[in-house]
Amino acid sequence: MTLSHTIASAPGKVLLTGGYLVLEQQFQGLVVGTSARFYTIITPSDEPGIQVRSPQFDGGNWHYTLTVQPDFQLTPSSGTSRNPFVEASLRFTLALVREKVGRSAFGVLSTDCIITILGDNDFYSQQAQLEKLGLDSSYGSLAGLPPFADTMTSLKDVHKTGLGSSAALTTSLVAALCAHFKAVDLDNQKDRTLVHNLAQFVHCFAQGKVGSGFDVSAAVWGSHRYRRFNPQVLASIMDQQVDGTLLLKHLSADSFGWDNEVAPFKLPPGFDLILADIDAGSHTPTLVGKVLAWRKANPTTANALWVELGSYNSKVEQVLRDLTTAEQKEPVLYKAVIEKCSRHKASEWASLPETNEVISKMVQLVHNFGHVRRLLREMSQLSEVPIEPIEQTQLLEACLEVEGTVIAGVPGAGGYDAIFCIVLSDKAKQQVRQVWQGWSALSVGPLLSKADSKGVTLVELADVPGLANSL
Ligand SMILES: Nc1ncnc2c1ncn2[C@@H]1O[C@H](COP(=O)(O)OP(=O)(O)O)[C@@H](O)[C@H]1O
Ligand SMILES: C[C@@](O)(CCOP(=O)(O)OP(=O)(O)O)CC(=O)O
Repeated sequence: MTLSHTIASAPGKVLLTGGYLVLEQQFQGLVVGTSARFYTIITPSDEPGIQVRSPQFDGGNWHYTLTVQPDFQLTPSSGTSRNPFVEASLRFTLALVREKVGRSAFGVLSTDCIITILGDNDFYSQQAQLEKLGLDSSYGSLAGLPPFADTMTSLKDVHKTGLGSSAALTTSLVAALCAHFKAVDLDNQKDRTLVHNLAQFVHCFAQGKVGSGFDVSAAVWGSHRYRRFNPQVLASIMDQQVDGTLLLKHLSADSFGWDNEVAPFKLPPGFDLILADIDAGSHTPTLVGKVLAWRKANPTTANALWVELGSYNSKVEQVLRDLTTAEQKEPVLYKAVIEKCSRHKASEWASLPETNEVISKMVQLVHNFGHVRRLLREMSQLSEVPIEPIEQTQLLEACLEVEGTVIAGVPGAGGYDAIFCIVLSDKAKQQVRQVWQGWSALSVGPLLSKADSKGVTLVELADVPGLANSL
């Protein structure tokens, strides 16, 4: 018998602009999908129950029993640890599938299966692997690691790199289950929206709160400009006992109340995103809690700051869109400008002898992003939260000293966690990575990820190197 696998894959994310602001519906965030992705593989099995494996982790095994009659119930086997994201994905997706496809859904296809979850190496620190192999933490060493490497630790203790593992995992698992039981066609816009709404619900339920949801949105739609949904849309169904009927009613594409916005977005041609993980570990929820508490206590100052930052975030987005349009209209000029700018520091572009519309857009981009960073530092100082702490400022400035670096910043909530740079040439990429490698004030580890605008998809086993070997 040939085993037919169903495999869904969803990307990680980098929030370029909109940290904190994106929590409110009034503001938007610019989020870019990463080439690092999660994969969920469903394989039918002769063994009873649903066995879930995460082979990259110690203790990455969970087992569930599903009963459909008389009541629909998912029961985790006793004696094993719990995984809230896996459990909520299974419970609510299977309930919704049964409602949507009809009661026969699990008659035709048995729910006895093995589910394998794999996350690209970039989602987790590879320090232990590299040390074991006697390698440094350079880009080259990382690139030489086998795909889906064993992290040699547990999910509880692993150091995450901030690409959004739980959102990519939840989205790939929800989509794989929906596709396996023929409840959705991911090429159909309404079905994709259902997968989005369901993944948002599952993710919020598992994390115990309704967040902004930009990470799940990126896992489903890939890169875009994000405006959040009204949190009320989920509040009324955040209940362990919610049944399939209610879930389908609230989560289908036509259901009332979903007012989130997704506007397609891509970095302009020739712009390459590179990322580094900083091994200092700030805790995002703590940063967010403190910033929001300060905002509440100082509404007038905070509102003015939020509005100004929102307006500069929009300016950054608009210039990036203008540059994409310029490339379509005048590809030769555009290419020449990118080439020219890649040979100079961004701070020198304003005084280049040539003047044309593309150069002036590049200069505006540098100016506007510089202002975004100034406002984030102001937010840092006022709220006494290290959003772009001085150590990060120094590192970002050093990256901007490299010829061909356009933008350097802290993604998402900021902190000591991570930085991103956008560069115009391979040479700039290598030089920025050299800056990182030689940076002694912080431990800066490169990631392999690039920007990739593709959202959740179904894939074949043979399409992804390393997937078949990990089963
Ligand atoms: N490879 C994986 N397999 C199973 N569960 C995972 C995996 N990666 C992440 N998770 C789930 O996501 C949780 C981490 O979520 P969270 O702390 O919100 O991190 P992040 O910011 O990366 O989303 C883990 O505790 C686990 O429940
Ligand atoms: C502050 C925020 O707006 C952005 C946080 O973005 P990060 O990308 O830093 O998030 P984590 O994946 O939780 O580390 C909070 C939010 O929108 O949820």
